[in-house]
Formats: sequence, C-alpha cells, structure tokens
Amino acid sequence: MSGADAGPCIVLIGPMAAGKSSIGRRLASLLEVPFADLDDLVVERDGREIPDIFAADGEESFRALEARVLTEALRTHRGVLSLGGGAPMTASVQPLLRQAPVALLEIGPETAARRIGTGTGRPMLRGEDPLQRWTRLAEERTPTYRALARWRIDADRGSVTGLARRLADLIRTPAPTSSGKDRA
Ligand SMILES: Nc1ncnc2c1ncn2[C@@H]1O[C@H](COP(=O)(O)OP(=O)(O)O)[C@@H](O)[C@H]1O
Ligand SMILES: O=C(O)C1=C[C@@H](OP(=O)(O)O)[C@@H](O)[C@H](O)C1
Ligand SMILES: [Mg+2]
Repeated sequence: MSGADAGPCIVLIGPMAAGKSSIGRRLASLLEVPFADLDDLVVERDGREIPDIFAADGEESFRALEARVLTEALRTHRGVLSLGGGAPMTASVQPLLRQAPVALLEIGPETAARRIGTGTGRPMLRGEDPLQRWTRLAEERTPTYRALARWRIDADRGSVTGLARRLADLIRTPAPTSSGKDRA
C-alpha cells in the first residue's frame, strides 16, 4: 500500500442482499468515479457465472479465485468497489482490507427475508431454508465484518439513493485518525 491515493475510494462489505452492489453503483455515479463489483470481476475473469463456478469447482476454488481478483482490485481500482458477502472472510485478504476504506452495510433478517426469496442465484443459500442459512452466515461473519470496517451503516432503512448519499458524505468527511494526519 502506498497511501491514501492508491486503491478504491470506498469498499463496501456486508451480508448477502444488504445492497452492496446496488448502493455501490449509485454511490459511484454520485461521486462520478468508476464502479466495480467483485462478483462481476470474478465472472469476467473466469468466464462462468458464480453459481456455475460453485457447482463445477466448489466453494474453496471460488474463494481462491475471488481472493486473487480482490487483491488485484484493491491495488488497481480507483473508484467504488463492492464485494460479495463472503469475500472478507478469506484470511489472505484481511490485512489488505484493514488498510482500505471499508464500509459495512448491515441488515437484519426481516430485510433479508424480503430480498432473498428462494435464494436463486446465491449458491451459499442453497440446500436448506435460505433465510436460516442467511442468518447463520450473517452471525458467523459479522464479527469479522465489524473488525474490518471503518464505518457501519444501518441499511435496513433508507432508499438506495439515500444510503449512497450518506456514504458519499462519510467519505467526503475526513475521518479522525490517531496519527492526526487528517488535521486541517
Ligand atoms: N436500500 C434498499 N432499498 C430497497 N431495496 C434495496 C435496497 N438495497 C438493496 N435493495 C435491493 O435488494 C436486492 C439485493 O441488493 P444487492 O445490491 O444485490 O445486494 P448485495 O450486493 O449486498 O447482495 C436488490 O434487488 C436491490 O435492488
Ligand atoms: O456471501 C457469499 O458467500 C456470497 C455472496 C454473493 O455476493 P452478494 O453478497 O453480493 O450477494 C456472491 O459473492 C456469492 O454468491 C457468495
Ligand atoms: Mg452483490
């Protein structure tokens, strides 16, 4: 890492269906910066859709590919970067995310229930009650999400545009740092 001018201006993390992709895209448009979604970058790199990668190669292989693509995006992408829900759980990317401007979008199971439906297109929700699976994954992952995040947003309330505006305000306001490097 070579400093604040390198890498994405914000990285969105959080559980499945929190709005990372939709809000990230809107935020990039508000900020007039490029948008990248890690799932799309993975599909672009691999040539197959995410459920097909899971079905053919398994989760471990997907995570290895996801981590490689994320590592590169953290170095090269200058705009808004939205991750998939499981991406921050891979140990090798966590030191990189700790250096990045990470915002966590949080939702509860009621909001997830309205959005995930039968879990179609989300291989991690397959095989049992999708909401129960969502809840278990969210519980397992939340401590890691919170440890990595510089900002936490309650994404249960507010429109995609409203939440994108809040994030835009957050990143425009220099965060107080222990080193005092943001002092005016
Ligand atoms: N704040 C919001 N209000 C209403 N619908 C939302 C909001 N955020 C996301 N959605 C909807 O929820 C679904 C999941 O959003 P998505 O951006 O794909 O989430 P993620 O990338 O976190 O999995 C999409 O249909 C999206 O339009
Ligand atoms: O939580 C997960 O493990 C996953 C979340 C998905 O992205 P979204 O969080 O954008 O749905 C996608 O990366 C893949 O299906 C696995
Ligand atoms: Mg997404």
